[in-house]
Amino acid sequence: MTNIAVLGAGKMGEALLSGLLKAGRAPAELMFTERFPTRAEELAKTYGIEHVEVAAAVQRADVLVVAVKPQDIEPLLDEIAPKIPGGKLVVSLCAGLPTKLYERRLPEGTAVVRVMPNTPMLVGEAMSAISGGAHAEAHHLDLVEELLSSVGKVARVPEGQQDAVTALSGSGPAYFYFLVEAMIDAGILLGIPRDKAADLIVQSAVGAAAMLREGGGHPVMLREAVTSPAGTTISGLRELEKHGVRAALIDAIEAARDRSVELGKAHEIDED
Ligand SMILES: NC(=O)C1=CN([C@@H]2O[C@H](COP(=O)(O)OP(=O)(O)OC[C@H]3O[C@@H](n4cnc5c(N)ncnc54)[C@H](OP(=O)(O)O)[C@@H]3O)[C@@H](O)[C@H]2O)C=CC1
Ligand SMILES: O=C(O)[C@@H]1CCC=N1
Repeated sequence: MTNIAVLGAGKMGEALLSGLLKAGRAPAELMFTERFPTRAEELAKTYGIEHVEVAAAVQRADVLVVAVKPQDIEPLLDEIAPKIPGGKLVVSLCAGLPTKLYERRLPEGTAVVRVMPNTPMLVGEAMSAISGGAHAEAHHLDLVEELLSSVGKVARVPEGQQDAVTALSGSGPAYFYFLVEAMIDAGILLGIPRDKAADLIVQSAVGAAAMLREGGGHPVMLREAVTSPAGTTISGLRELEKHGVRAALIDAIEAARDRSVELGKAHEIDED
């Protein structure tokens, strides 16, 4: 039995707890900390999982999953650093925060694994990228991979790629939702009722995603198959290119990567 404590049960913390339960993990193996009593009560009631104080979490859990906002990390580290026994595995879901931040603040030799998941974890379709810190051994990475595999797909990446991964798959769902929202608006402009437009677009997104994943096709080939000579699609694609949508997406993802780097820098500590 591996006891897992989620520190900060907001959107991602809840998604992980819910996903692990759906994947068959016993509620007795899971616990969480949370600042607001009403939120804690609601989660404990919904999932049948124990809400614990931080001191109890660091003592009892084998794996501590840090799921607070990067901006909230300092007070959390101040709180856990004096209480955490050696030998725990710390798993950080926080955008931008490097494993060395935890290694500097927690007892010498603490194993840290940095993870960038995404919200489709809620439906068992997360994309999570994992990277081990200086003291993370193969068995730590294997354990984190096993946990996250129950709520989606897992990739191992060098930590130096985590800021880029954060921009691509961590933030990625938001960009797809933005696109879907804009396409539904187009349906409204063309006189299709909102519910109907949403059905048409969401199923098209699901179908396109299934073809990308299961059909094994390259996106360019799949797009070409939709684009008939003198047909409708090419007229639409010309507008997308005219408006620079490709460049806008590349810029958006680069800006998200830069913000992830910035979030990490905000916690840099002087080495001297
Ligand atoms: N949302 C996303 O799509 C993704 C988020 N992430 C990362 O996951 C982390 C969590 O993000 P998200 O779930 O969206 O954020 P949320 O704000 O929804 O969740 C963070 C939770 O932590 C609580 N919290 C803050 N400090 C403490 C503390 N000291 N002790 C206990 N609980 C605390 C917050 O409480 P309160 O509400 O009181 O502040 C809140 O409930 C972030 O670091 C983010 O970078 C990673 C991938 C995707
Ligand atoms: O916007 C954010 O900072 C978080 C990290 C990746 C997705 N959401």
